[in-house]
Amino acid sequence: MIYDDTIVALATPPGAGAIAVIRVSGSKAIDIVSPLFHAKGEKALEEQASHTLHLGHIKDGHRVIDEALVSIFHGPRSYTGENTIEISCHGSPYIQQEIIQLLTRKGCRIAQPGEFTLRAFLNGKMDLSQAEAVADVIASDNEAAHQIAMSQMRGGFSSEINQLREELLNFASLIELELDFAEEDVEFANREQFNDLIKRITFVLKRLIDSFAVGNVIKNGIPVAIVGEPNVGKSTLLNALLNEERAIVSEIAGTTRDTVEDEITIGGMGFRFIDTAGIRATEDVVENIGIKKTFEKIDQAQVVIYLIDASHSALRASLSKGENLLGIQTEIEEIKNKYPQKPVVIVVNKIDQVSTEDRSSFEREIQERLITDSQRKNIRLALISAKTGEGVERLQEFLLDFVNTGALKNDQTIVTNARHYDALLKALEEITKVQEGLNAGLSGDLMAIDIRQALYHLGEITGSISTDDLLGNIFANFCIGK
Ligand SMILES: Nc1nc2c(c(=O)[nH]1)N(C=O)[C@@H](CNc1ccc(C(=O)N[C@@H](CCC(=O)O)C(=O)O)cc1)CN2
Ligand SMILES: Nc1nc2c(ncn2[C@@H]2O[C@H](COP(=O)(O)OP(=O)(O)OP(=O)(O)O)[C@@H](O)[C@H]2O)c(=O)[nH]1
Ligand SMILES: [Mg+2]
Repeated sequence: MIYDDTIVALATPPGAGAIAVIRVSGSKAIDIVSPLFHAKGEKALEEQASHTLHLGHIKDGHRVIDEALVSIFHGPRSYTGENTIEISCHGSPYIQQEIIQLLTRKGCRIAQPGEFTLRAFLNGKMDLSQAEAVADVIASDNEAAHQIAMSQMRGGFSSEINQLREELLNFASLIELELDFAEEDVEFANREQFNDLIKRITFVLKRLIDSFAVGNVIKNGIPVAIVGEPNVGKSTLLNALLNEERAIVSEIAGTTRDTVEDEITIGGMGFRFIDTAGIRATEDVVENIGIKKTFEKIDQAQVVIYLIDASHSALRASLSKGENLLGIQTEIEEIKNKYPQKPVVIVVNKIDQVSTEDRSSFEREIQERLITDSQRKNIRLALISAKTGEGVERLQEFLLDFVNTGALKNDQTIVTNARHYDALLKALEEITKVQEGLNAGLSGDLMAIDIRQALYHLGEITGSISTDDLLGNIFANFCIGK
C-alpha cells in the first residue's frame, strides 16, 4: 500500500444530513486545501495554528461551492499523524461530491476503507489491536460491547500483551547469551525465575483465551433459544420481544420451520433471540429438519425459554388431575439434565385466555412440580401473554438477572477478536513447549526457538509483527472515511 500521497474521503454517512465532514490527510493536505478556502480577514490556512477552526468559503475558481468550517491539524499532531484538514460543509450529497471532486482534481486520492486508521497505525499513533478496536467502537451497540471496545482502543489489552512480551524478551536475551558462552556452561537465566515467569504467562494466556467465549457473547448478544411445542406462541413472543413482526404467526401448528433470529438490547446487554420450530413427533420431512435444528439451537444457546400454552384444555385437565403435564415435565427434565448449567425460563403463555384462579394454580403447580429446590437457582417461572404483552417485561428482567449474577460480571480484559484469539492459542502452544523443555532440563538453544515463536505470535496481536496482507485484510473491513 502506498501511503505518501494525500487522501480524501467523506467521514460522515453518505446521503443528505445537516452537516457532512470531508477529511483530507497527507503531507500536502494543508497545501491542497489552502488555496480553495477563503476566510475573510484571516491569514492563509497554512499559517494557522494546529487544532484551530475557521469559517470561510470553499471555492472552485470564482464559483462558491459552500460556506464551510475548516479545521486544521499539523502532523504529527493529528489522528493519522499526518497533516490533516477537515471540512464541515452543508450535508447535501451534491455539495459533498463537488468538494471531493474538486480535491481529487487538485491532487488528492480517494481513500480506501480504513486508510486513515491504517495510516495512524503505520505512523505509530496506535498499535494494531487499538486500530481494530476503533472499528469495534463504531460497531458497538450496547453498553458492554462499548466498554470493551473503548478499553481496547485506549490500549488496555495492548499493554497487557506488551508486558508479557517484554518479560519474555528479557529471558530470551539471557538464554541466547548463554549460547555465546556454550563452552563455559554458564546459566545467565535463572531457571527457577524462568519457571515462575512461564507459569505466570501460561496463566494469563489461558485467562485471555477463556475470555473469548464471553467476548463473543457480548459482541453478538447472548443467545436465547425460544422452544416448546407447536402453536404455544413462540413466534408471537419473539415478535413481542423485538417489538416488530419478525416471524410469521398463525394458528396452524408447525408454522415455523426454519429458525428466525434477531438481536435487541435489554438494560444495556445484547440478547440474540432464536425462534425455533415447535418440538413434536411428525412425519413431515421439512418440519423434522426444523426440529433437528431446534435441538442444535438449544445446544448453542446460553439461555432457554421454554413455552407452555396455558389455554390448552388438555393441559389444564391434566394439571387438575395431577397428571404428567402432557409430557412437558419430561421435556423440561430432559433439558435440565442435558444442560445442568443452562438457565431456563419456563414461560406459561396465553394467560389472557385463562381465569385468575387458573393462573394461580398454574403458578403453584409448576413451582412445586417442575422447579425443585435444588434447581431454583437457574430456573425461573414467568406467566405472560405474548399477544397482549402482559408479563413480557418481567421475563426480560429474569434474563438480565441471569447475566448480572453470571459469569459476565468482571473487569478483566476480554478478548473479542478472532484474530487475537488465534494468536493467543498459538502463543500458548509455544509457551507450553517451553514449559515442557524446562521440565525436561532442555538446553537453552532449543528453548530459545520456542520463546521466539511465542514472542512472534504475541507481536502479531499488537502489530509489532505484521504483513501487508494482514493489514489489507483488517482495514478492508473498516468503513470509508475511518
Ligand atoms: N472531527 C473529528 N472528530 C473525531 C475524530 C476525528 O478524527 N475528527 N476522531 C477520529 O477517530 C475521534 C477523535 N480522535 C482523535 C484522536 C486524536 C486526535 C489528535 O489530534 N491527536 C493529536 C493531538 C493530541 C493532543 O494534542 O492532545 C496527537 O495524537 O498527536 C484527534 C482526534 C472522534 N471524533
Ligand atoms: N390468546 C392468545 N393467543 C396467542 C398468544 N400467543 C400466541 N397466540 C396465538 O397462538 C397461535 C400460535 O402462535 P405462534 O406464535 O405462531 O406459535 P408458535 O409456537 O411459533 O408455533 P409453531 O411455529 O407452529 O411452532 C397464533 O394464533 C397466535 O395468535 C397469547 O398470548 N394469547
Ligand atoms: Mg412459530
